[in-house]
Amino acid sequence: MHCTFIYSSTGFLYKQYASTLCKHIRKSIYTVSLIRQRSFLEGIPEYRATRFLGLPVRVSCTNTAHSLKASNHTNETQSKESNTQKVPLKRGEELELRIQSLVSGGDGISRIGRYVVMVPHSVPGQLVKVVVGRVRSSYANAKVTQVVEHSPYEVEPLCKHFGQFGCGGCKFQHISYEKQLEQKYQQVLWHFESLLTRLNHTVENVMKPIVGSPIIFGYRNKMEFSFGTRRWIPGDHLSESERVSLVIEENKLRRQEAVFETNEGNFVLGLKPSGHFDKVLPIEYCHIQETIANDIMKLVQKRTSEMHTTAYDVYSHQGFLRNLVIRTAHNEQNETEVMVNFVTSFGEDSNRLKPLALELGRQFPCIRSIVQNFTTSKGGASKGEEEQVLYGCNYIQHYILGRTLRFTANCFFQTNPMQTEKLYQLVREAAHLKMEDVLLDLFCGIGSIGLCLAADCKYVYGIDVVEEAIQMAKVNAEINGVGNAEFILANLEKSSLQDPEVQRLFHRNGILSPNVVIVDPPRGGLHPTLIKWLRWLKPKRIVYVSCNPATQ
Ligand SMILES: C[S@@+](CC[C@H](N)C(=O)[O-])C[C@H]1O[C@@H](n2cnc3c(N)ncnc32)[C@H](O)[C@@H]1O
Repeated sequence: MHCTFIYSSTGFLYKQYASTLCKHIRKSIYTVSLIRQRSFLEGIPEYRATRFLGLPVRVSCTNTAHSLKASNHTNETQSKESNTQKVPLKRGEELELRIQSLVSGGDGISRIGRYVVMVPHSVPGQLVKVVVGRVRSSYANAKVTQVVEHSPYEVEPLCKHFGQFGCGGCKFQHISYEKQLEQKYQQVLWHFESLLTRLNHTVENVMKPIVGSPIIFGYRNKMEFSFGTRRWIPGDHLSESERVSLVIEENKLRRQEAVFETNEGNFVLGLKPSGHFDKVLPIEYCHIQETIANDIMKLVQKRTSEMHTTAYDVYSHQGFLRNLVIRTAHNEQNETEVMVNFVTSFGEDSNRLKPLALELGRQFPCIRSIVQNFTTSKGGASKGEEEQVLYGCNYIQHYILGRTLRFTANCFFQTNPMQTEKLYQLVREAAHLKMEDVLLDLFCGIGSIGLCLAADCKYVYGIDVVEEAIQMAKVNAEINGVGNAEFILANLEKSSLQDPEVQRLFHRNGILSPNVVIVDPPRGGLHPTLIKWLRWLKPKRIVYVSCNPATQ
């Protein structure tokens, strides 16, 4: 039996279909075409499942981004075609390639016919010598060994931690910002082009120019650092004798370029290198966050390493300190407000971090909140099950478009505040509200968009799944004197229509049904139930804010 199976590895979106499917067809081995996995969402397909939901799965995943683009082919035909496509290279082979463009994850890509070669840390326009790594039926990974011809879009990265074997946080620092913007525009265009053509629209009339950020460093208001027991050191930062004393990683591709220490009791605070959830690169200065956040990070690095405490080990699940999250905001008086969040395991004395919190508070007067979030999670989530305030209060406030927005540690807030202001202004323009309109702000977080637009319409409903965010949205309505907004806790992934609270609101006498909808979902996009519900609701306008054009 062959089943075509649509799945997004970013998570939940299609998992429930997969699960239903698997229940029906238990006890057999199936060939599964994964036509829509995470990397495909980023432009290129990838697959890795050999077992899914406990079932043995024989995977045949061969659709390239290109083959999916050919709209006159069915998925099945594409699958057969790409199954027979000849792989034009071998692992270990050396090639010369011209880098053509970027995928959203940041890798450069080059094509051999329809076959895609993904080359991390390359720049469009470069001619590079590469050695081929992992080979799949539709694409391969390769590593640059030499740049034969430079590209005019190359720039010197500002950060010493940036690099193929360095920090996994930034992907584009070696490419000019103009080129980055052009590539991001192209990625969105790529996803919409065939749809626009089918609907007889000219791309130029529909796609507006991309809106760049006025600053590309020091813009980010939230950084999440990790404590760890395995220190990652890019190999080019080491002397030969240091190399010898360290354990060399097994992966052949990385053998020469990076090493890591696994000494007992090792204690590191920094960021994870790309593809290594278990290792931590100590960070001296992170250029994308504000200077104040770097100063705080440095002091925490110093003090925690002197404290004789332990860092969480992702394998043994032992250890106390897990993450340090630093968030900044700018209030109505344009003063900086900082929140420091220590994510820890339960177990150690709950007063353990108090002296450090006091010292931080004394040394950095702009710190308004220091909290500790306790978690038992074995995953990488930095959200706590319990929270205690170590210093000040549990929130900070950001001022935007005439509103003060208050948020706590586990609430979402957009990470580039300057761009957020522009984004919300664009949303306002697109929503084109009239005073008689009723606005539905789905995935509202702390109520940011709805509250910024509340003065333009009759009423606002906001819905989000995070209880803390909904509480904050209600507080934000109150502190801004917004009387025409209501915020509801509901899961928009499952049963927005069936939720009694949502039912109650939309069928209450005297309140009009929402006729303008804003959706701002996470990367997975809108759940099919929600799409169905929106079709039933028939609003006159939907404004879709997306962080992932593929799911949009
Ligand atoms: C990209 S944020 C947008 C937040 C807000 N619109 C803003 O601009 O700050 C996505 C929001 O979706 C919420 N969310 C994620 N999954 C959800 C679900 N299944 N149902 C409802 N809300 C969800 C998150 O809590 C988060 O606040």
